[in-house]
Amino acid sequence: MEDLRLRGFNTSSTTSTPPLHTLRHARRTTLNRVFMAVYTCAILAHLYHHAHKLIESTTLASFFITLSLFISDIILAIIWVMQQCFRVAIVYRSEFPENLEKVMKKSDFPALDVFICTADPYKEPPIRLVSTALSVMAYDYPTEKISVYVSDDGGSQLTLFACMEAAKFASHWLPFCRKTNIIDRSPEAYFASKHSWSSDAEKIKIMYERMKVRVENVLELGKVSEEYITDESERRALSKWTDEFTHQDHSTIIKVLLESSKNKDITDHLMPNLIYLSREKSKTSSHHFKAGALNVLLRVSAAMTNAPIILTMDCDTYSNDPQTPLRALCYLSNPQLQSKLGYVQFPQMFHGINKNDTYGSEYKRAFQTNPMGMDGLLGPNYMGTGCYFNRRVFFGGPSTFISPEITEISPYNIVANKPIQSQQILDLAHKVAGCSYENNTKWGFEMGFNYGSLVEDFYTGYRQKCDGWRSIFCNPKRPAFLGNAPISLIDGLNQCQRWVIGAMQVEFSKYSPITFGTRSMGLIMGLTYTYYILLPNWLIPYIIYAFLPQLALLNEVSIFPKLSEPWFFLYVFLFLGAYGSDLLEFIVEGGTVQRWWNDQRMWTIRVLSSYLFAFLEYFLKCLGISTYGFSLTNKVVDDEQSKRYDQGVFDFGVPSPMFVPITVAAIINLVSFFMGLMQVLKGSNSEELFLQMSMAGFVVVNCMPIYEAVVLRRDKGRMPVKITTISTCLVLTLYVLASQVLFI
Ligand SMILES: O=c1ccn([C@@H]2O[C@H](COP(=O)(O)OP(=O)(O)O[C@H]3O[C@H](CO)[C@@H](O)[C@H](O)[C@H]3O)[C@@H](O)[C@H]2O)c(=O)[nH]1
Ligand SMILES: [Mn+2]
Repeated sequence: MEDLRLRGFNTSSTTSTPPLHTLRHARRTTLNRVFMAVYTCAILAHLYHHAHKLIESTTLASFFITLSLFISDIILAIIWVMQQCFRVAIVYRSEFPENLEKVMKKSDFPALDVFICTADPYKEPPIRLVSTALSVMAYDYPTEKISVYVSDDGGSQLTLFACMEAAKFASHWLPFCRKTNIIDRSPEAYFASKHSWSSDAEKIKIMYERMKVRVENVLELGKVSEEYITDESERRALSKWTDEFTHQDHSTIIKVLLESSKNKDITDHLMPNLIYLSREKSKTSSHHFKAGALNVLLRVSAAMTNAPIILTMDCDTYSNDPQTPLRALCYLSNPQLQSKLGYVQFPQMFHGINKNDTYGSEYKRAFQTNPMGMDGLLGPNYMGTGCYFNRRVFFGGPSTFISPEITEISPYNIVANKPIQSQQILDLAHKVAGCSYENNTKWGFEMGFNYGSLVEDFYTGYRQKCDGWRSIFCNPKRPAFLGNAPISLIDGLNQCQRWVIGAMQVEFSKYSPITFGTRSMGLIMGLTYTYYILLPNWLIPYIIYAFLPQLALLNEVSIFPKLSEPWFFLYVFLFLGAYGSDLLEFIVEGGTVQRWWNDQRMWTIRVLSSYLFAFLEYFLKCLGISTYGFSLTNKVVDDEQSKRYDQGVFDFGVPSPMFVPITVAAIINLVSFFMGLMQVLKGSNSEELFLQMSMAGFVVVNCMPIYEAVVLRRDKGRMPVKITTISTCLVLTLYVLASQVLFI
């Protein structure tokens, strides 16, 4: 079905039109496939060996040990197979935004609605939100076609104040960007980078600094005091924050801060629309976190501007390249793709990550390499930010349009040429932003962003693919968007825990990728999504490999093949093959060896902390003992913390139970490694225990920062004594249990 709202594009596909985009398959594809075949044979041989040993086992203990290893290796094998699905069809794309105007008139470019989400002015500094908003308002795109909607789930006047300041500053910033054609359109990024300042730049810098001080002062005060209010309309908007107002209980606030048909910048050019929105909240209705916020944005924007293209962003991810909408348009305007193209996703990338990425915050695989593999199939998953949608994708499959309950917010509705501040439009906007508006509608289930998972982004993109849409991964050389990554260990682990819980919610929903997904998207595509939702299953092999061989070593029991047996080499090949191919891919995609090393270490740490606790929390919730929340990732850090981060020193600081399992593993591996070493030096059992000792040794090398934090460090980020004590007690208990029950 041709999308009416996208009409106006050049739909003739004559060969003479210059290309808007091209595609190339990765050269390593054949090599990957050969390696896959070899590695599969090795896995099968290995599993055969296990099965054989299992049948031959004579005692209950050896049966149990072999069975545990067998199960672990089966799970690892399944994970490996799913990982290969990302490697069979890797593609690279290029866009040619410079050709766009040869294909269509600038005046025919579709309108663009930008959604920016924020939820707490103290965890997400409003000044950063300001920069994010300005970075898109200053896009190289017809300004009057851009509408920026800021959704404030924190319901805070401080955020509204920051947006008011942004609107005023924009009337200087936009002409400045146009005149100087700078690439950094986020003022924060622009003024932070080293530039030789012209007098114009100097002037605007002072203006920016002044605004920053005002926003920060207000934040410190906790309210907008008289001296910061400049006119009656501001006063009226801010007067909504009465004594009864709480962020969990308040009516809808919509404030149009800039209106493109009215407001001009200082050079008399039109401005984009800028709208502040805080949806109605009440303690008695569920708000569905970010997905709920996005659905309100979808409806309010439909009432006001109803642009056919929507960009979603988190408040901390600013646009780093003013050409991104043009790049997205290269795909979204392509008549061959158009009818089935749901969204164009740019990779999530971060600024402020330290040199060796201590906490693996880059998530290179999830945000960069895996999506390239998915792109060769049906397209990347939606990553929550930096994504351009075709509005139609939120209303059923490409050929099964689901009409919203009122036609005024249908993607096909042409907005009457009324000012967005007209009473009629504002009334409609308030109506669709209300708490109870969604009752008895399809919103969140068959329409809009999907509810039911803490990874609403992943889940929504997944459901859209099941409905028959495809997506495209647009990965230009210059990062298109840059966001904040957590820079303290506990923040990173909490974030990962939320993601894993979200994945489990998808796993156990009626749309599980294992069954529903593989059926609707095809096996390989279905398995890529299955890979993510099965992440918690890493727990079994990781726990077994982190403890079982080591406890056996402490009891001088050999559980792996001897040095002289051929099976020994199979083990070595499987280990080196998996790690080696992973390292190679990481390097090919621009990583460094140190970053890879930190990344693989963080994997293990996350499995033993975030995954474990996510798993526990999920089941406690099933039993009705606990409830989930969307714990926001902190975007503010204290100086000491950021100093430690810059030095690449691990930050344990807060006594979180998440640190216990990793500390237990660190201690057991260290002790067993030395015990094993002593055995080998004594010459007894050395052949049998060599592999176990090497395994413990590998973990020990990985755990260096933990030993340092436990023993050597005295700063605030050291391992809390409480955690060390609890962990040591657990190690002793485990040892006693193992030697009394398993290895007697
Ligand atoms: O009730 C809420 C909770 C969060 N948010 C916003 O959601 C965004 C993401 O929150 P953040 O704490 O930064 O989470 P991250 O884990 O860093 O975010 C990743 O994971 C989320 C899903 O868990 C996705 O929504 C994000 O786009 C993706 O970047 C932020 O802009 C928040 O303001 C809301 O608007 N309302
Ligand atoms: Mn974030």
